[in-house]
Amino acid sequence: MPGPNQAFVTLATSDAYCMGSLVVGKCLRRHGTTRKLVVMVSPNISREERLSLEDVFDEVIVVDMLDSRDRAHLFWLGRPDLGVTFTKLHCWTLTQYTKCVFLDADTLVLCNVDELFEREELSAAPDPGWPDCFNSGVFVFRPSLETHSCLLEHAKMCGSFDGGDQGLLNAFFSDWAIKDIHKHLPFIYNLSANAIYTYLPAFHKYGHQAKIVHFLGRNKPWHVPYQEHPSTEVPQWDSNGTLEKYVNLWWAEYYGHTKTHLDELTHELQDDEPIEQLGMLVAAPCSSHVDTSPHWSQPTTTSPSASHPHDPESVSQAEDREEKIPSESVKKPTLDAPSSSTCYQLEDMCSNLDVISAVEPGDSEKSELQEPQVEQKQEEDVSGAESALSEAESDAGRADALQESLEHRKRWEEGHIDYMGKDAFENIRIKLDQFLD
Ligand SMILES: O=c1ccn([C@@H]2O[C@H](COP(=O)(O)OP(=O)(O)O[C@H]3O[C@H](CO)[C@@H](O)[C@H](O)[C@H]3O)[C@@H](O)[C@H]2O)c(=O)[nH]1
Ligand SMILES: [Mn+2]
Repeated sequence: MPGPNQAFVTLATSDAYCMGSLVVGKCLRRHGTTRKLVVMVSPNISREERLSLEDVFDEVIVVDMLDSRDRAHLFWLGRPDLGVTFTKLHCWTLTQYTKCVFLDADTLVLCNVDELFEREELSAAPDPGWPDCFNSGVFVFRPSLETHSCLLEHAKMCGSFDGGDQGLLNAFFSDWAIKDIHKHLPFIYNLSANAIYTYLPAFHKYGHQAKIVHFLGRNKPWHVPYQEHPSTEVPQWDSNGTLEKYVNLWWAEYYGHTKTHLDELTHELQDDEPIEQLGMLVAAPCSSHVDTSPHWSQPTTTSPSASHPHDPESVSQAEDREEKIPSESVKKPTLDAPSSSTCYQLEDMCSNLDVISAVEPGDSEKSELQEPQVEQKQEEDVSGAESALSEAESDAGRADALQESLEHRKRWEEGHIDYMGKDAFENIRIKLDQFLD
């Protein structure tokens, strides 16, 4: 029985991140892990947070705070606060365990993931921003004082290319990308929440298999107030309100809702059938504004957990348990996303599809030969086609046209070709002429 020598480990250096660690511990317990639970904390966390952690974790270990103080690299990461993630390196000192799985405090475990202990050091999932790097929010490692001092030495000599632990660990375990595929954890063990809108079709296909969700980035679930009644208006990229459901599950775990309720919320996320029909992805008209804000817009300032937890104001709020999360008083989160950029991608796709479907459908060999030529021309003219389309149609009409385009493409692919109507040679010739002009 390997359990007692193995542990899940997480970290919190502030009261706000303690909220996250607490949820990590609670979900691991709820899903029946047989491994020990360890949380490393820095000396500054409040007594109250510490006591709540002690209720859930087998060990609450106080460690020194390590900060890269590498403002320059952290600037490129856009997260000046993440120098303290060097504290994570102390997990290698936990030599009372032979093997551990580290989980960031901003992860949400959706089922039992004890099988991770079958992996070897250093196993991790690709980072969504640079997949030849691993994301250091979830990784399997073997505690060792020797590795720990080599890591510190490496940090001293070379620093970290992102100013945080992830840059350092990737430089240290530098053969991860190519050496051993078994050390590549499937993405479902570290599904970054932003994958929902950066690769929406893949999310629709595989998202329901997620085992660990990672709220990577500036916005954390504890910034988004809990909603007893999930909103009916969700941004288009968050189709089905999935991200909102993850956030609500996070809060339900935090509050320690009943097991039945938590199981229901979890199953709702895992049992969602993949959405196969492309048409459903563009069911709603695109929003017309260009959103340059982060993934989630800042929650309303009336919320006690509204600001960033590293803001002094917010940390003191998190420290003040009296003030924290009176759920009735909080306003709805505005999960306002870069929906417009997703829309533009879909729009591009739609207008391209329309062009591709305009190739003469005679025999299949012929269309296969012709498609690359049309695609090439289409690449050259795509911006012109887009503007022609947007000039010609009103916003509402354009949404209909996009929908119709997708349906047309689908019919085409299924072999239902309208030789006498839209796909008649004459119409195709007109389309081609438009592009050749
Ligand atoms: O003030 C802080 C900041 C971070 N942490 C801990 O460090 C982890 C990493 O920070 P996080 O805000 O979760 O970073 P990410 O947004 O996930 O950013 C990425 O970049 C970080 C810096 O390289 C890595 O630590 C992450 O694993 C990686 O996902 C947290 O989960 C906590 O466990 C704290 O305890 N206090
Ligand atoms: Mn994280």
